[in-house]
Amino acid sequence: MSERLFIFDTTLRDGEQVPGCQLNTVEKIQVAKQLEQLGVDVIEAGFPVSSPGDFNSVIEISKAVTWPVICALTRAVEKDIDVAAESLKYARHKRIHTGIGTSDSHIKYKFGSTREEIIERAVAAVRYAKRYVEDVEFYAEDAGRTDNEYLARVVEAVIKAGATVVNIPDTTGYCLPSEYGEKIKFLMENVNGIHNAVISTHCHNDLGMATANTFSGVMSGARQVEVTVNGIGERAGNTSLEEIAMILHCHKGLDIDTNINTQMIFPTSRMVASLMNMPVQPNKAIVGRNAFAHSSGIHQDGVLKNAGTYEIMNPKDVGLDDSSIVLTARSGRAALKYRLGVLGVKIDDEDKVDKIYQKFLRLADQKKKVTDDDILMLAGADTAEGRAVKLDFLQVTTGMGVKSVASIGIDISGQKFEEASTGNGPVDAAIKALKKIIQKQMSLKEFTIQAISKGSDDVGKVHMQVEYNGSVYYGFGANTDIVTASVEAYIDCINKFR
Ligand SMILES: CC(=O)SCCNC(=O)CCNC(=O)[C@H](O)C(C)(C)COP(=O)(O)OP(=O)(O)OC[C@H]1O[C@@H](n2cnc3c(N)ncnc32)[C@H](O)[C@@H]1OP(=O)(O)O
Ligand SMILES: CC(C)C(=O)C(=O)O
Ligand SMILES: [Mg+2]
Repeated sequence: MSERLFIFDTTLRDGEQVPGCQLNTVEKIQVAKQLEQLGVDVIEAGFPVSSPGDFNSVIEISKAVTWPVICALTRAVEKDIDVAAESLKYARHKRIHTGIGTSDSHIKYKFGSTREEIIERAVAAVRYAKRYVEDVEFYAEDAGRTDNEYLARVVEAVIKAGATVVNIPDTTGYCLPSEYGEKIKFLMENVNGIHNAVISTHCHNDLGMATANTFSGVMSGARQVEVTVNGIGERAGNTSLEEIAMILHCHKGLDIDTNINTQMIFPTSRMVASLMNMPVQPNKAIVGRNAFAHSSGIHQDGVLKNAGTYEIMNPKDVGLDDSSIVLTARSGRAALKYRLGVLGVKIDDEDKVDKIYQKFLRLADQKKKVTDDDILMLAGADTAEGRAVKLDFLQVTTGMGVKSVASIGIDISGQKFEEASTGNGPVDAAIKALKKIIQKQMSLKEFTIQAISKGSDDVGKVHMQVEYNGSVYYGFGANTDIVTASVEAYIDCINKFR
């Protein structure tokens, strides 16, 4: 049977310590409910003594969620513990998380104290918290830089005092993965009664090693990990929840399970990013915009042949619809053909594909990212030759205080037709003139005009949807003259009628 790893989420506590990430109570409840659906085991809801707002949030979160343990953080100070206990009164499952700094630096500079006195304060805090709740977690702040022999004494003492979980934080993100793993191993092997408590990791990312350190701790026997959504947290952040969850999901051979519903990862990430005004970096593992985007030709060709060539996880497993193929100057024909296919343009003739590809490369060298509209325009320009209906000429008179009038010339399979019409604007006049030539029961369903680079000399891009004979046809036109672009889009639809 696989082993269970408990996920302790501290997005609402360590994550919320980030400047600019503060949430109001309503927003915290929204995140807490989402975390419950995601399947976290523990929600660290706040530091209740710190402000009336945080106290109130812990109360409201306790009322709002059912399954996860609600945890409140304190210093090794009686008043903090009293307030934390009060804030947890509505929680179905409650935990007080108390602790004190144990590194020589903290003992000397923060507390002006001694190692022996710190052990006494640690034990007293755990005992005091036990008066209120059964489930007491102890943190040895800056354990990452605490001497292992001394740390083992602290851990043994707090477990004896009743701690159910002991947290070994690498508060400053200093440890190497091997060092942190050895620290946990040392405790597992040298603390009497270690199996009476769960050992927890809490790693910071100051040197970019938070996830590696957490994983190393788990390999050495830690069975709770303290993590945040998107890895947010004090300074460079905490270990990200999604990274640990997906490491264990991908490496099934480790035989360690979590309760995380991985398909909720992406929506949760986006919710937290938006509520906390903290955008996710594009290359962030699992949840970054580019985490499932393939942009170079060799990768794209491989992924299109078999996703497993470059994807170690299924994007659906983290709640994304699919991976994406992004067209850039480094893309090849396979990706271009694929994208055109997705957009409904099927081209089997390889010479034609090659022609579009050469144009695509010229455009891609000028633009960082080639959009769907761009490639539709390139494909449209290329296939215009073979169309039955073509625009020969268009003349429009329009302005303020005059009626718009349009004259149009259409070539239908070599035969020329001309018509004119008035309208309530130049596009209306031109399309009415066109309809006099193409006498079919067709109606415009969707019409959008867009500028590409927003200058007044820009190319206008027109998308249209025209209904004919029970079907809707998609058409596209691009021209510096938006009336011409509109007529071209309409004709594009007509050429697709079946
Ligand atoms: C590593 C972490 O992330 S720990 C959590 C960090 N989060 C926070 O600090 C947010 C909440 N904090 C606060 O709202 C405030 O700092 C409070 C309410 C806790 C304390 O406020 P103040 O009483 O004004 O104290 P202040 O913040 O200036 O200093 C902290 C005091 O707590 C002491 N302290 C710090 N950690 C601990 C601890 N774990 N146990 C006991 N005392 C502690 C410090 O030594 C200092 O005491 P001193 O004033 O006697 O020197
Ligand atoms: C309060 C503790 C757990 C902490 O956040 C840290 O040490 O980083
Ligand atoms: Mg922390």
